[in-house]
Amino acid sequence: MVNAKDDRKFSVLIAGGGSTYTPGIVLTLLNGLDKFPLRKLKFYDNDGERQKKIADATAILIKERAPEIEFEATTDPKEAFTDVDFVMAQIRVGKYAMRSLDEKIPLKHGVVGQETTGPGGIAYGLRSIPGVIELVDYMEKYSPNAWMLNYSNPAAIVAEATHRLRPNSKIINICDMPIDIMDRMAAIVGLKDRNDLVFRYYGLNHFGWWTEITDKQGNDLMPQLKEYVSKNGYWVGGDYDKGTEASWESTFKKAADVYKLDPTTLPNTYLKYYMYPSWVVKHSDPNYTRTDEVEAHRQKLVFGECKRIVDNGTAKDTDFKPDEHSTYIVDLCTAIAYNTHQRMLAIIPNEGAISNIDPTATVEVPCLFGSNGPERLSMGKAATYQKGMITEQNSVEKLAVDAWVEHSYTKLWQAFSLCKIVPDAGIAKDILDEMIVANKDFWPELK
Ligand SMILES: NC(=O)c1ccc[n+]([C@@H]2O[C@H](COP(=O)([O-])OP(=O)(O)OC[C@H]3O[C@@H](n4cnc5c(N)ncnc54)[C@H](O)[C@@H]3O)[C@@H](O)[C@H]2O)c1
Ligand SMILES: O=P(O)(O)OC[C@H]1O[C@H](O[C@H]2[C@H](O)[C@@H](O)[C@@H](O)O[C@@H]2CO)[C@H](O)[C@@H](O)[C@@H]1O
Ligand SMILES: [Mn+2]
Repeated sequence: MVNAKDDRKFSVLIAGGGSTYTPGIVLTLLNGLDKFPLRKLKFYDNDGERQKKIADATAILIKERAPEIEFEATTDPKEAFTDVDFVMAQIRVGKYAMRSLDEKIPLKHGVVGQETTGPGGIAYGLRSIPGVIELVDYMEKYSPNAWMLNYSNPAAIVAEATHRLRPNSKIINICDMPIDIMDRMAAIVGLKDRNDLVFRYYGLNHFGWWTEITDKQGNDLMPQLKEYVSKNGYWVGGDYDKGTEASWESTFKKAADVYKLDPTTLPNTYLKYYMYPSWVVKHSDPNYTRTDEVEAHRQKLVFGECKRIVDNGTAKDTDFKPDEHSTYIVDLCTAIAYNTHQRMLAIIPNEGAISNIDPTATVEVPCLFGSNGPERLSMGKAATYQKGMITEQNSVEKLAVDAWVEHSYTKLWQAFSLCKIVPDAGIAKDILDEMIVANKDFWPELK
């Protein structure tokens, strides 16, 4: 509960209001007004038509559940970013059309095609950098005291770029993959959820490892988790997974094979793309990738439910519900707003958190969150295996940002070629040359 003497109510802007995650965030906000009271909720998007479909349903939801909250959707940056306390950013520059090419172009060359990893993730990163920097600049122009919680991917490259290009900005880059996995870990050991776990974790975004996991009483849960994960990965099954899509089932199960590479830790699911790229390519369809699945599933469900709410004029029977994505971002706002020093993962400059990794690397580690933002916790030294992996991949992410800043073809070719997912500099160049054409409306002209 909010401290009785604190009568503040907050103004929140969702940048990327047309996102498929927006309804989940709205539900979490409306369900959590006792912990995080709102006076205003705004949406901002550069596609007003897409945003309107979600905004019209949200207007009904708010009228029925919290009519005291002022709600507005706009494509005008000044209107959107003025009088805001928190910006929740979740844009997809180039939208699903470009994600589809990020996935399909590499696969044509026998290389992993994926949203945030490999050549697809680097291509997405070069589109996202200007999009997120623009949001930061709007926020600082119109609401200089606001905090930005950024989900926009690829979070690793976006975080590297925002820390480098806007080093003093109040932006926190986050990811919901580790918390989704920790909810699974809690289910595996019979606890309620991730909040019942105490953990140590380090790495890069979509590229990390758990080294310690206990319950609140300090009992070591790693042996039980390792035993389970070695056989089942993070797949829980039963009611827990009744709505989980097939490709996510495959990803959660593949964690068993990733774990075997280092049985002293538990891996992030995304490491499968780096350690088993041939297996991933073999199990991919270059003509029907994850984007096609998302458009046929999540996007269809979300926009279909929004249309149903608007057609019926009520949301009283909606099946929209909060999810990992939304609970995390609202927990973060609450920690900052009320200086709770809650312990949460964030993607931040290393500065010694991992003592034997480049201090300027952008890492993902546990932090204490209060009104001054994240305070990084020391995770000690990376082991040799992790140090090698992290150093290489962080160099890829730095080269991607260098390429955008310097408009450098060579730096981008180096980023593609250095990436563990790409087997050969010649193949890297073939993929890069195709991606330059595909991204002509988004990337700077490379020289
Ligand atoms: N950090 C994480 O762990 C995590 C988890 C899930 C999703 N995401 C990211 O959240 C974002 C949204 O995902 P989604 O599947 O809902 O995407 P989506 O395509 O459904 O929605 C993205 C919205 O952003 C808008 N947009 C694009 N460029 C913009 C710009 N320059 N300015 C303003 N608005 C812009 C689009 O019009 C669209 O409405 C993606 O970047 C996705 O990768 C991150
Ligand atoms: O392929 P998508 O668009 O379904 O998912 C890509 C995203 O996957 C992760 O986010 C998961 C999240 O971990 C899980 O809890 C739940 O909310 O589903 C999300 C998306 O389906 C990853 O962390 C993101 O960075 C990816 O964009
Ligand atoms: Mn993520």
